[in-house]
Amino acid sequence: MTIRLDQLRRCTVAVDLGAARTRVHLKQAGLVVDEPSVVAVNTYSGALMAVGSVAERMTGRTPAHIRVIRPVTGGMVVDIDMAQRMLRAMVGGKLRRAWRRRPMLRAAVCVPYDADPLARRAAVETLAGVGARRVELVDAPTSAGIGGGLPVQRAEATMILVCGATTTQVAVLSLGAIVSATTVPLGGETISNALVQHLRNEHELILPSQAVRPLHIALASAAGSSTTGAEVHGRDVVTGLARTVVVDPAEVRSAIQAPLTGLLDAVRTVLHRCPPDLVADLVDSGMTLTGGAALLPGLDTSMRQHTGMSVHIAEEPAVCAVKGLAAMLDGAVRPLSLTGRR
Ligand SMILES: Nc1ncnc2c1ncn2[C@@H]1O[C@H](COP(=O)(O)OP(=O)(O)OP(=O)(O)O)[C@@H](O)[C@H]1O
Repeated sequence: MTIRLDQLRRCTVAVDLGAARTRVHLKQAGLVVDEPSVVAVNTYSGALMAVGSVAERMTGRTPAHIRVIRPVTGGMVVDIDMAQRMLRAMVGGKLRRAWRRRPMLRAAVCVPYDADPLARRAAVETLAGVGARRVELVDAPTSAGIGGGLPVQRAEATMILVCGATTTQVAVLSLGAIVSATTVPLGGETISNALVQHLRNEHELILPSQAVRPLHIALASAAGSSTTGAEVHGRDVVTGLARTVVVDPAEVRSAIQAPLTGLLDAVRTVLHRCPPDLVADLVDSGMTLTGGAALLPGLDTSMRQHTGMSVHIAEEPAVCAVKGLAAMLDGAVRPLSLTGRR
């Protein structure tokens, strides 16, 4: 994917349409939307009932006539109509004002680096549906790298992990482009699902979808030396009654071993495909975690222990991708100059 900085500078809106959250940055206004990518609709009338955090709170609590929909998954818009309605409801008034100022509204959207033509088309159509006359696509590792303040333009390796809700992209960049990369269908949601499944299998406890937070905190204990257990409340599989279970941090760690191994395999695959000169650069610079799941307690420590590389978490990792797009819109990213000094 070639980034056209001159075209990006002419864009007014930057959008990161994620499986978990949607983020919109407007030129001169900043980040105007950072909401869950969720829509609630009335199945009888088809009317939109709620979007964002209000719709997310309805998950698992709806009567038969209300359906909660996630129009984006795996970095791809799977329901264009719902995604358009969600975006319109989230940015409606703000976007209309921007559109009035610039009738030729141009938007920049980040997509997975390996997005197929269908996924790209879906992203373009979604933005076209909310008024964009032209849409520029930027790959997520590059925009997250720029947003995380990494020197992706230099003639040296930068390793970045974009840890989303349903996918993780691992990439090594040099001279402003991806040299080696892979995507795995693992993310924050996968890890939460592994924990929910473990509780069900080993403790016969059904955990509410939003109750995995104490287990996340236990992961931090497992990475350190603390042995404090995590207390979780759920419903007994057999009796259906409410029950509390204390889970040992080591047990939590072992429950997420499979997704964690998948992430480590992805890092190894990318390093294997990378030219030796770039791998040598990474000895000093290590890797940087971006995306919301980078905040999973203990993920950085675990990566460090298993790869032997230094691991950093970017500042505000969840918004790195949209911040990177915003930097390109604002002209803060200079075109690559091979004669430029470091
Ligand atoms: N403090 C936190 N601790 C643990 N996990 C977190 C934290 N904050 C966010 N997450 C996880 O990060 C994920 C969301 O990250 P992000 O917003 O980058 O995803 P996305 O871009 O919407 O997803 P994708 O890239 O898969 O489309 C969720 O799975 C969420 O559980």
